[in-house]
Amino acid sequence: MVERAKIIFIHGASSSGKSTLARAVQARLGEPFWHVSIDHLRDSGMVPMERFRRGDFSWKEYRARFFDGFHRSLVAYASAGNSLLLEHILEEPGWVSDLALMLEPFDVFFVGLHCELDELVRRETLRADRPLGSAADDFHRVHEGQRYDLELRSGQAVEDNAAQLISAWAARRSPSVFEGLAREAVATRADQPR
Ligand SMILES: Nc1ncnc2c1ncn2[C@@H]1O[C@H](COP(=O)(O)OP(=O)(O)OP(=O)(O)O)[C@@H](O)[C@H]1O
Repeated sequence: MVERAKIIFIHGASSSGKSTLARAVQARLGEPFWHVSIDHLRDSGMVPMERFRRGDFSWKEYRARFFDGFHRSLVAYASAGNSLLLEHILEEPGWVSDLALMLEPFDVFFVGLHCELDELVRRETLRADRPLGSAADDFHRVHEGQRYDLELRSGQAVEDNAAQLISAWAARRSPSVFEGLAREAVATRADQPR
């Protein structure tokens, strides 16, 4: 029988330190988790970024199907019994309930990673590999109305946050935030006129 996949989902603004935290957690966990991130797809050359930047193709036309495919790929990995360390930004209001429904069969632990705006801007300016302003755009909406199983502050040392995340995850309880969101999404969709 395939083991029920575990998913640790780290959510926070661009430059909040999701990748850094995911790497630290992955290095400490007592079992293998696949670190899944849009960054890896973009940086590996899967997406022809340069051609989108040049304007050969319009990202607006391809964006929805790209993210829809990414979300479905999470289900594919998890269905095969893989545990995932997912870092992602919920850019559209509907994505959280879509994901809660899609990931309903799995054990999802949802982590909010907070970072002060001036620190986000400082990091974004220093790294110089993200469009300036992405972090500030995210800051103003990324955690709005969001509930989490655990909230962390990126101003703390990465190793401390990783240790805190792993011990909170080990002590996680049902119902998780994602279980609650899936139930709410089912109820909301049942109420909608057909
Ligand atoms: N706790 C921290 N203190 C100081 N700098 C940090 C911390 N965490 C991450 N950084 C730095 O901030 C920058 C962004 O970090 P990281 O790539 O982990 O963020 P991210 O949330 O994954 O960003 P994105 O969503 O844009 O890919 C990097 O240069 C990283 O070294």
